[in-house]
Amino acid sequence: MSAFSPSAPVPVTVLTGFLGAGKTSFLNRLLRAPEARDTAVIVNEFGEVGIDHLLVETARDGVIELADGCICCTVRGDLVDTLAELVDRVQTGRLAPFRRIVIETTGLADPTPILAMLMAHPVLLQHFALDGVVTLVDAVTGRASLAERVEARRQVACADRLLVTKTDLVPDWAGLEAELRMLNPRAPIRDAALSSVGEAFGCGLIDPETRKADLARWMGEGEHDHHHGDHHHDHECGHTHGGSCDHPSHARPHAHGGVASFSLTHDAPIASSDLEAFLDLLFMRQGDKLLRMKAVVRLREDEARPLVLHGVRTYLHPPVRLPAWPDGEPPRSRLVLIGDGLDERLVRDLFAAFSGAPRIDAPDRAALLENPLSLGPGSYR
Ligand SMILES: Nc1nc2c(ncn2[C@@H]2O[C@H](COP(=O)(O)OP(=O)(O)OP(=O)(O)O)[C@@H](O)[C@H]2O)c(=O)[nH]1
Repeated sequence: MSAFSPSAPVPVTVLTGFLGAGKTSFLNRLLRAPEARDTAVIVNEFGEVGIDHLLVETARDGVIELADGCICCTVRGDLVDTLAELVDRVQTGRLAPFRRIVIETTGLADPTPILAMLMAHPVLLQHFALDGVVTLVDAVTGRASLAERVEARRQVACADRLLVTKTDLVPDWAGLEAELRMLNPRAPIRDAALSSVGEAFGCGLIDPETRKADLARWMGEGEHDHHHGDHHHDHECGHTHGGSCDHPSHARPHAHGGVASFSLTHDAPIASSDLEAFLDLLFMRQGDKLLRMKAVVRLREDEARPLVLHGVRTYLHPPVRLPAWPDGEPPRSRLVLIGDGLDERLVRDLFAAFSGAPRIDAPDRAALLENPLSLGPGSYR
């Protein structure tokens, strides 16, 4: 890595925002612009089985996926390696030289340890310069996330630019704007739909000296010392996560704080009416715990064109059809659910009942349609 010496450090933007805020959509839109041509992208996903690679429109050169895990804790080491790899790819001619880097974090990431690393790592400092933190906030579910999740508040607090997404769904977002202003009086707040590459990436959003002082304050702040779950481990940055943080010594299920993810898969096609009934019951029974759902579904009515579902809390975005199954991907339904305190067994049984493979001792589809509460604590344990 030390042999790579561009004349000026390459600006690095950290793109963050709570689960489902619209980070990938925003990035995809901006990357289509001609002025984004020389942008390298590093993405990090939280979820047991990554399905984002199925959902991104086209694989691009210069997009590097970090291993599943929390970018703000154990995957930080991977981030250093990945930045080094980018340099190596340029040096060996496998990647065209790039003018800026965007790091898309998971929706649960606390950006401050990433910033601290980018501003203090002796080798990285030779090649890269932190350009700023761009935080997306969802106009539909953002206020609920801010009220409930410390991760969402921290993402807003350390932003250099706040971009509000989904304003087409919520044209009056004055209430959200006021809340954002309270959490972060300094960052400009804009409508994400109106933002261009030049306003978001590589445009010198921060003053490094002010940022150093801010960072020291954020890293020491009480909200950062959150404790969740049954076990805790301390990170260099002084914060604590519970559960298993995808650290090699912490086996799955993957958890970040009290948040955990799991996935469901099913090979046979699923009738759309069954999918609908499953989702209705999922939202009814577990909606208060659900933070995010992503799914690619093999529908009985049109098996060749996978149905893509995005749920953010209990808001289900309009489903989208892909023209075909991506190359090399078996036509198999895959759902990833992320939630805080989700009853995994109940969700699995619900899904099994509606995908035609109920457990022998669990209520089937007909029983559930007759009595949606027939599945749950006490009914099958
Ligand atoms: N109507 C509308 N939908 C949006 C907008 N931005 C994103 N979405 C939808 O919101 C859902 C989630 O968007 P993503 O881009 O996957 O969100 P994300 O932040 O990358 O999600 P995670 O990586 O899971 O945290 C998708 O269904 C998008 O189509 C927007 O501005 N308007």
